[in-house]
Amino acid sequence: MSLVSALLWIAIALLLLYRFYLKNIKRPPNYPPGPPRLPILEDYGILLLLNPRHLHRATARLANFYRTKVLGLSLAGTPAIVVRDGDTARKLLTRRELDGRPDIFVARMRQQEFKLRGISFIDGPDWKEQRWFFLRHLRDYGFGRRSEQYEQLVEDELQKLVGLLSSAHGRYEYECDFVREAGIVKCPDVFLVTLSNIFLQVVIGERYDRANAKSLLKAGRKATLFARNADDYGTIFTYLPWLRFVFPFTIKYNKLRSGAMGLNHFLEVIIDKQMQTFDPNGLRNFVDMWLRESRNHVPQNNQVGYDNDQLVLALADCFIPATVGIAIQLSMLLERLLLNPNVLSRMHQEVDDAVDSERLPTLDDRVNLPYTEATIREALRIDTLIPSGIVHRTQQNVSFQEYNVKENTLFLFDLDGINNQTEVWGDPRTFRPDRFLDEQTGGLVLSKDRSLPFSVGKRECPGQTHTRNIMFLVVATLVQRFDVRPRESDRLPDLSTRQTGLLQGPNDFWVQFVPRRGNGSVK
Ligand code: HEM
Repeated sequence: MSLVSALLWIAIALLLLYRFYLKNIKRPPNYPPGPPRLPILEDYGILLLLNPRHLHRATARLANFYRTKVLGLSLAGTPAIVVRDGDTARKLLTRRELDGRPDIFVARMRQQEFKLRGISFIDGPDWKEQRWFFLRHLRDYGFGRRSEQYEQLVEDELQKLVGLLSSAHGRYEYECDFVREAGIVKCPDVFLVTLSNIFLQVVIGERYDRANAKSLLKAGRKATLFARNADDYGTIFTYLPWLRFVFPFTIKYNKLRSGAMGLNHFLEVIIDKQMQTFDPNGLRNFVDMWLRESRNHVPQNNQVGYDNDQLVLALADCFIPATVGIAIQLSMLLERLLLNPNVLSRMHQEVDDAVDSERLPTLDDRVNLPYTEATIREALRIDTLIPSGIVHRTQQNVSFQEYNVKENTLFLFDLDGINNQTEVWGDPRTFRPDRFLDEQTGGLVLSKDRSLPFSVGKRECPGQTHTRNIMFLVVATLVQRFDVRPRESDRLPDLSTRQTGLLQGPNDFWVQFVPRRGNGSVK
């Protein structure tokens, strides 16, 4: 080879190296530290390589490696920043510029024709209007506030749950899937019917009786399928949508679609039933409010508006966390109680002392049950249900700390990392409800709870109060009536087998509820 051609090859190689440096290693000015980018998927590929079961833990490893609480990534061409520090997250989450959501494929996948609908994944004026409408009118029917009438209906559902757990076996065929003899039940399935009924009461003013509740179990399982197969970074289909046609990715894609379409179908059926009996002069429930609005509303160009697709997807945005979300959170709490029987004993004692055993606990008992309340707070902290929250998007250029970030950058808040920061909690991995109690009086000290299970800011979870109320009622009821044990054939729960999809949680597991002092035999 002549000298000239050798030099030419060297020049080409250097150019290619320089191009690789610019594209994969060089970081934009004032961008947070982070890893170089792999071809195609870039840092999403690195996350998959590091920890495919828990992407938030993969980012934690990277952040520790780069010794930073603000990690800069690039996800297949989109800049993304992960915040792992509570104070920084609080400041950023309350900035309007960060209230946007990216247009991600996994959000579109939830709709038959891939339209972007609902509340959680839209932004701008549509999001404000839809979120306001939902919150305002769900509250009218008891959601997230004190309402004697609603609490009575919730109690009724809890009586049914106590009856189911006390029975020797499922009374109806579908119940036999998750109830075995002697109070042995499968989590999270066992909570799905109760929680669906509690939510549907607000939405359609109706509940399903035990004999006819099979469709609730089915809808809850479809929602679980979706929640377990999505992920906090939008799934691989957000970056390479065509992969859905390539085996074996088709399997995951089909599960996601089947979960989403199955849930939508259930919601469409209940909405249809409401439509048939709708009377604009006699509004009965939330769906009626919506139907009236949809008739009065004149749709503008490109506006999300008040059509049927929007109702179905926005309801799905609420139904998934209100049923599967709370069911999984309760299941993780049960696992913690199995591992910490001393906590359960203290709750037993507290409930026995404070609540008359002739009746179920109510929200009025809350002030007298600080340890129970602290245990629920500890469960929400240590087992952060949505470990990375829902991804935010900058709606304009943003500066914070020493960083300058461009419009359309993704922001992920590592809520799990924040809720388990050693500097804040001291012993974050220990399940210790006492951390929220006053050492002298034993009372609950809210200012000690610096966790962020529901995020903060304008995007803060609108279901927070509902969740806290319902979790309190379910947990206090179960504790009053039952002892909780692993099945005789099972070992104690192994928390390392948990998985993170959209939500973090255990695989299905069985647990035994043993009635206490005959308390379990209700109706
Ligand atoms: C254990 C229960 C729950 C937990 C841990 C939880 C947590 C969260 C978190 C972390 C977010 C993301 C906030 C952000 O983007 O910064 C969120 C959003 C949301 N949650 Fe919840 N949630 C729960 C229950 C509920 C319930 C019962 C509802 C029923 C209405 C609900 C409805 C929503 C909606 C609609 C959003 C999107 C809000 C928006 O984008 O404006 N959640 N939730």
